[in-house]
Amino acid sequence: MPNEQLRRMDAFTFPSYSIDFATGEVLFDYALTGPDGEQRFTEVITLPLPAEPVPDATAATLARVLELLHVVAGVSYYKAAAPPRLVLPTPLGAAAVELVTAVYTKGLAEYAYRNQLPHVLELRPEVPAGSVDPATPLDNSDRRPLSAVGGGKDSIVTLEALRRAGLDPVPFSVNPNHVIVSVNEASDLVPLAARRRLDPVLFELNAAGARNGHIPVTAINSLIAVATAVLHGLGPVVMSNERSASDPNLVWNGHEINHQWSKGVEAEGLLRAALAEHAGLTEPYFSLLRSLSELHIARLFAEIDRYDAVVTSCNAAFKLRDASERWCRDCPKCRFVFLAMAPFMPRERLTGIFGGDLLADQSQVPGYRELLGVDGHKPFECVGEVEESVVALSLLAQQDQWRDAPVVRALVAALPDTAWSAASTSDVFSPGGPNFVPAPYAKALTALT
Ligand SMILES: CC(=O)N[C@H]1[C@@H](OP(=O)(O)OP(=O)(O)OC[C@H]2O[C@@H](n3ccc(=O)[nH]c3=O)[C@H](O)[C@@H]2O)O[C@H](CO)[C@@H](O)[C@@H]1O[C@H](C)C(=O)N[C@@H](C)C(=O)N[C@@H](CCC(=O)O)C(=O)O
Ligand SMILES: Nc1ncnc2c1ncn2[C@@H]1O[C@H](COP(=O)(O)OP(=O)(O)OP(=O)(O)O)[C@@H](O)[C@H]1O
Repeated sequence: MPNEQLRRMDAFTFPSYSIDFATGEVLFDYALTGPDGEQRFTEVITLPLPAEPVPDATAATLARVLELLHVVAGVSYYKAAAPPRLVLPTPLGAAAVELVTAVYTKGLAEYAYRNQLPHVLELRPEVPAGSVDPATPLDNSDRRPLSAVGGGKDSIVTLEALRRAGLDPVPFSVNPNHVIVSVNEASDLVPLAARRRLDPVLFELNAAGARNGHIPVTAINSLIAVATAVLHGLGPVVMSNERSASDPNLVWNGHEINHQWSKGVEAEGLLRAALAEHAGLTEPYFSLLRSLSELHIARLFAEIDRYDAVVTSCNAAFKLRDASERWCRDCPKCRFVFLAMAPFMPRERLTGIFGGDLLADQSQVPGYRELLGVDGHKPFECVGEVEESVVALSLLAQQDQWRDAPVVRALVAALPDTAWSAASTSDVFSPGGPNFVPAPYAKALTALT
């Protein structure tokens, strides 16, 4: 469909969804509609099937989770046109509507900002009239947790914390690539995996210049994880979303723009409330690392060495096409993670993990100046706060192994005195902020140190 027609679309709808219990295949249909016709999409998600037949009660709870996932996963296709109307398929309760509204506005905020589409930030779903049958309550909180694995340091810290605390986690990933497969192998735990196939039509539209941009992928992966946990009779989904994920990159038209919105604590609370209301799940989902800074997580990661040969946090390794093998060593996330780990491990170990020494490479200085708040705003990437970078740098400046590294010297010279005094009173190693960690999990992190 030509771009001019896409831009005249006036509604995004959700025609149908289905699940096949013989294959685990879930089909989600979407449509953009407008004066020139309709553009249909189908996304396919394949859930891992349990060995035993699925009981009716489990199928009923799963159906409720999938109703939420159907609507949330629509963001990928909505964004090809950004029509003014978002027409939901069925009545939903207040908590579910709040989640959906936030996913399409706050979750697409970076997309709206970059494409200059302020109406997206004000989008309100049209909810069909009618009531929703109350969900049957399901408390699986004492079952084995499903631990989401993204291949990076954060989910490794969570997996090891749960394991060492005796909570017997099941690793879980969506579309595990070679990095995630290697991390799972290094863990020696038996993982579960779901497959997700975006409609190839989306890529054709993108290639032809359709509207495009960032989407709240963690909200989608999280609901796929919850669906898998329900299907397998497992306990809570445990995420590894850190404190700083809740902080915006910038404010535009009075709205916070946060690249990591669906990793933030607001999204976590909305998802939990929607799952409780719509699917009856009392303890479905939380982030174990919510109170911790990225720097604190990096310090915990340094205590674990069994994943050194495989851990990869660089997003370039997770692209659907033309992915890098491991760390690209030239993006904000590589720069930040290198800086965050450096104070806590020998230089040789760190350069072994990354395949190079970023702090020895002068060409990295401009990128580090952004992370340290000397130039520009926080990059649209999963990186920690400016304060965390400054604290990491101040620790490096005190260490023999790092203080003379060319990048460390250049950055120490570039930072104003005020930044150093802020770093000296920083609370980056004090857990804080709101979290949803249930009591039986609260001590798991201490098992690591
Ligand atoms: C790997 C990555 O960072 N991708 C972002 C990149 O997309 P790119 O075109 O370079 O590669 P692909 O990921 O292969 O995407 C191809 C197109 O498909 C669209 N798409 C992808 C997944 C999906 O679920 N829905 C989609 O529509 C995508 O938009 C591309 O057009 O740039 C894109 C535009 O900014 C980003 O949207 C891609 O981000 C991925 C969805 C992704 O998985 N990113 C995570 C690594 C990521 O950024 N995580 C954030 C958390 C964000 C959140 O709120 O959940 C983080 O860790 O900070
Ligand atoms: N493919 C995936 N399948 C399931 N969960 C995922 C996937 N990718 C990321 N996640 C989860 O989403 C959350 C955010 O991902 P993120 O990439 O920030 O974490 P990470 O890979 O563990 O660590 P790092 O921040 O070092 O990259 C984490 O809880 C992670 O486990």
